[in-house]
Amino acid sequence: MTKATETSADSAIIAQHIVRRFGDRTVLDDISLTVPRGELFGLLGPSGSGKTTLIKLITGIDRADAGNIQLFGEPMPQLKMLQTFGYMAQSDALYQELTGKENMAFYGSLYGLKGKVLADRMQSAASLVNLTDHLDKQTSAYSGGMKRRLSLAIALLHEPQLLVLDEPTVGIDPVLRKTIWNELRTLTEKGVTIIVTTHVMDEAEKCDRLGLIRDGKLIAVDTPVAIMVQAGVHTIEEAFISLGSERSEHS
Ligand SMILES: Nc1ncnc2c1ncn2[C@@H]1O[C@H](COP(=O)(O)OP(=O)(O)OP(=O)(O)O)[C@@H](O)[C@H]1O
Repeated sequence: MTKATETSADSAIIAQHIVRRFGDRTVLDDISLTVPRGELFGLLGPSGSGKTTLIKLITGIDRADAGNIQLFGEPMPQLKMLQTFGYMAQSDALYQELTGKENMAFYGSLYGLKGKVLADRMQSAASLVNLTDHLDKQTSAYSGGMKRRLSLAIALLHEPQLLVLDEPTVGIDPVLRKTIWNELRTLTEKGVTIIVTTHVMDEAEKCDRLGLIRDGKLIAVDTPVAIMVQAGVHTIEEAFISLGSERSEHS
């Protein structure tokens, strides 16, 4: 890819030579990645490999020690870019003493939503995650999966151009998980870019492209099929093991 293309606002995310260290430990080591608009991009890697750290840098929640990141052509971090993405963190940031509806209304108001627009968005987001009948319950009475679904609904409220989902389907049953993945696909068809971290291999296969991350390095970035072909295997799980061990042998 040429330099001219890499500075284009057609890309949702451009990360160049990102390094993040904590103390003397290099958690992200020279990561470069371009995600075009409307792509469903999956970050796959074992626990502690640096997935959350990378998405925190992409959203400007954290700052890299070296390298640069652009979101929709804008250098990050930047406060005004908060409006462009919805972020569903790994741990749910919900007010336990409020109801589901009150949590949604609170976060919606932070995005400047009010009145009928807010009410309509709350209704459609709640319906998407199958929570409509539980909105008047206090969040402390929700199950883990319900809390995840409420967090997802909140991330969607302001109809962001980019959705960043850190392990969105943990604790969610297979039927609802399928519904959510179908909806993520519908969103990308409308031009929304989605970056999702997952440990679930069959979810990884549903992504347009995957970034395999291991020990802070991107060991492969391609479509799931191309990654399996490259590794000469039939599953993403095998590809991950095979490509990861090739790397260890050569490092
Ligand atoms: N603020 C921090 N201070 C020190 N170390 C950190 C900090 N944040 C992350 N780390 C370390 O960086 C490494 C990568 O963490 P990260 O949360 O990015 O991994 P992950 O791939 O998202 O893991 P998981 O799948 O378990 O969420 C871990 O070893 C973690 O302990």
